[in-house]
Amino acid sequence: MASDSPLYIGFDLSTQQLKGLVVNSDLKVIYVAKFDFDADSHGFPIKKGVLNNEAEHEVFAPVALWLQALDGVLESLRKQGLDFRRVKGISGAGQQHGSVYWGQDAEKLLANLDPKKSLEAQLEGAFSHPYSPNWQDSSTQKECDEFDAALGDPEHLAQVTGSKAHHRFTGPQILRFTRKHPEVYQKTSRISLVSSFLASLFLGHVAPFDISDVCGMNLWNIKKGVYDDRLVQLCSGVFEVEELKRKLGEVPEDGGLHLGHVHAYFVERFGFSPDCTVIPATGDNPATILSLPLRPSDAMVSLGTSTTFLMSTPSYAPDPATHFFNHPTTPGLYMFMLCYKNGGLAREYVRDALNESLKDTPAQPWANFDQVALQSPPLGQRDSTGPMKMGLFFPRDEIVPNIRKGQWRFTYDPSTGSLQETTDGWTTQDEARAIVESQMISLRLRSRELTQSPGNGLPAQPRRVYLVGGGSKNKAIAKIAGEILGGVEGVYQLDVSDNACALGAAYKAVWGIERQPGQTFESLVGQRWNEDQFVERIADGYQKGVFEKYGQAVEGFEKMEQQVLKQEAEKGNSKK
Ligand SMILES: Nc1ncnc2c1ncn2[C@@H]1O[C@H](COP(=O)(O)OP(=O)(O)O)[C@@H](O)[C@H]1O
Ligand SMILES: O=C(CO)[C@@H](O)[C@H](O)COP(=O)(O)O
Repeated sequence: MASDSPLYIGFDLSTQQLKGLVVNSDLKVIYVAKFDFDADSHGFPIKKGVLNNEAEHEVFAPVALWLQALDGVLESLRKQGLDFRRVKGISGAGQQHGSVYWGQDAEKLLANLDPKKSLEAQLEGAFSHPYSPNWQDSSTQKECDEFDAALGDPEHLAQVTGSKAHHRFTGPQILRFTRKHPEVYQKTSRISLVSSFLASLFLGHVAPFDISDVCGMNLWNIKKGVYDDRLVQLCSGVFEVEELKRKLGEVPEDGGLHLGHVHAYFVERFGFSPDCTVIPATGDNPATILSLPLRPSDAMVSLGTSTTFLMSTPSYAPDPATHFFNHPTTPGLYMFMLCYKNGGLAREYVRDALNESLKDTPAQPWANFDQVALQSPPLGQRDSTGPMKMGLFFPRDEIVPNIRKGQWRFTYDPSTGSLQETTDGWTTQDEARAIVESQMISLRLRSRELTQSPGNGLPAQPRRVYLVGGGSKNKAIAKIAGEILGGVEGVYQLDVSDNACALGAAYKAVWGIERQPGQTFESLVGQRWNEDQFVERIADGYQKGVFEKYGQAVEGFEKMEQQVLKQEAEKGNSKK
């Protein structure tokens, strides 16, 4: 490619880091830069990217941290030699649901950015509130009850907005904000999602919400394509509805819309071309499904801080147990999602306990975990008729199912259906395989209605399972995922799988700028996709016998969850 050919940047503002990834028009990755919040930031007492107020179940992140991170990532790209003049388009992905509260001076400060100063040095005064509620927050039970009741019940709320009320969803979070910080709410000029906050920085004015990410608020009527008045009324609390509508702003339908050119700040400070265009940034999960030409029969599992299970589908079949969002680029398609709080960090707890019990922390901290997980038989069964070990491992309150934090261990006998809560026979070593199995069985249980038989008498399962996110480089997890989820063509990893989300955002920018009139994202990416270079088959998917054994385990797992939920409700510990 010519040395002046166009380049595109995708940013990923996730829980634990900001990444910037540069691709060319052929979708090839040219540069990657990363700013790890815990390791690379200074001045913020954060842990794993966030702060906690345990007493109120609040989890939140300092917005100024993200400004510092953006300064850092752009500097890193400059040091790597990126010629910013070649960058024709920018898009991004933000951790979903988080909200940023802009103050009265926001537009003025954004418009007058001084290229001699860092973003952090000049934008701290732009916010009415210094923190953004994080998706791990669970402080909004009262507000969730009100949202679910507003349209009758959780089923109706899910039908209209794609999801029942969830603690982390932005509508319940804003309602709680109006109650906890009424004066600050009044002084708030605009509210952004993390995705639109990112786009706002590049534009130099507050950007609109993205058509997919807006579905993570419990405010947007997906079928009608408008805010639901009853929900916006509820969300505005004691304040004027129109005032909240002004703070939220309009939502353009086109995910490839040209929002405007980058602000002069970026031209002068980094050498961007003045015609570099900002394309709407979306949520990190919607961006992840844009990292490859995903077919409706494929499944993606994102093993990040959260575990998410993603599918692209033409059918809108909302249910209180799952999520539907507008597809980020393609009208008529939807994104199906399951989201677990206890993903990467929960696996890390088991990994650390195992290393401790073995009195061995290897240079590759996952080495023991992987070895033990692979040596352990499926479901800890000593022989094919022995009891199956299964458990729930939730160091944080969980979303799926909605339950307080805790650990529960069981044995299940599939021949009699008998289930026993017991730690007898369980060792720390059993937990490495058991936690991966627990996470994967839960995904299989909840996605089975969406999968179909691939033919030849095979059971319903995905065509391919794509693993992405930080945990996807773990081959032991990939092997167990294939045994449980199936995947008639196998389990695949993207070449840059722990950057899938930034990659999807970069592809969104390519599509936004280079698409022909009416050309869909799938058509553009499909034409330029290089299967041999971009994906690798890393594990077998469907394996006759073991898939069916895990099918029996799914039945036991469902029973186990119901029993734990019932016990917790009886103890008065139920979160809902
Ligand atoms: N080799 C590995 N095996 C298993 N998990 C890993 C491995 N490397 C990283 N991880 C997990 O990846 C997680 C971070 O994933 P990432 O997608 O980068 O995060 P984010 O949620 O911030 O987007 C960490 O919590 C870590 O547990
Ligand atoms: O809450 C959700 C999705 O509903 C999370 O998936 C967040 O979007 C953050 O994800 P990661 O930081 O794990 O990428």
